[in-house]
Amino acid sequence: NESIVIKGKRFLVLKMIGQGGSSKVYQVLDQRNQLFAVKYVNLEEADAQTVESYKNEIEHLNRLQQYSDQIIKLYDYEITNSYIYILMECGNLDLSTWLRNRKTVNPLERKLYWKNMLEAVQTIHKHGIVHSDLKPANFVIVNASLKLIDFGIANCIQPDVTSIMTDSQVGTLNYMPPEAIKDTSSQPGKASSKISTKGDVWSLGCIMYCMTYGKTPFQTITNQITKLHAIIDPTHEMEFPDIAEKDLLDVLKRCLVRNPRERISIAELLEHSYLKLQS
Ligand SMILES: Cn1cc(Nc2nc(NC3CCCCC3)c3c(C#N)c[nH]c3n2)cn1
Repeated sequence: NESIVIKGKRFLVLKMIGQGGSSKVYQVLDQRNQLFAVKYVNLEEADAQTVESYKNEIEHLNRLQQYSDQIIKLYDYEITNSYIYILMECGNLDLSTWLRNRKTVNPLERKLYWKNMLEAVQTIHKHGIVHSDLKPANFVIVNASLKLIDFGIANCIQPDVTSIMTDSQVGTLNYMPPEAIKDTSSQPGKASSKISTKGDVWSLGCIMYCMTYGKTPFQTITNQITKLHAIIDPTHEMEFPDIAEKDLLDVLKRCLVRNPRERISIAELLEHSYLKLQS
């Protein structure tokens, strides 16, 4: 097995967890047999904007460490002209893989994960970051809680081909808010005026919908254009089959409101009766 040296510390590579264009995530062991995740980014083909976006992501990840346990722990990083190594806490599994493998979700587990997701996203919003591309693959399970692994600032990661990803989470439209689709003011890659923290609420609502009904609201529509029209079409009624947890049903209905101004906020979601832990 090969080894990686970061800031003079040697790590043994156990396996590759995932890979994207020019980045890879490995599971590694340090000399004391502690498990870590290392994100490797090859900068040889990267343009200046990409390099800048990765540096920006690392700076934010580093700065937000102290504010929430629901942000993945960053231990060290090494940036050179040809590569970046980011040493982080390793999760047991990402939420996308976990959701696909789990047929039913335990209601208490779902409630705890929801609280973790809200806290993580509230933290980045408090520091002026809107993710705008939240999906299950952005969260990993560490022991019993969920942690956010990226802020949507740098390019994203494609899980390893061996983990057969059917609806590969990269570039999926299933979590996209209507205002991002309707937004005419934005050029590709530019932050648009329409994207607000409420866009992340819609995406979180889609994740919770999936944890409740086993699929995202528009997953059955396979034609991508038809899907986009359904997301923005107010006459396309989303289905909310009846469930025992009426509070959860209310959360889903309030997150999946097409008008971002009428959509519930993260602060209101954290006060919602669904999170009162009596049940
Ligand atoms: C499947 N699986 C995932 C883990 N754990 C894990 N995956 C991480 N990224 C994965 C890369 C591929 C897509 C899914 C996320 C990171 C990480 C970053 N970035 C920082 N810590 C991590 N821990 C164990 N199995």
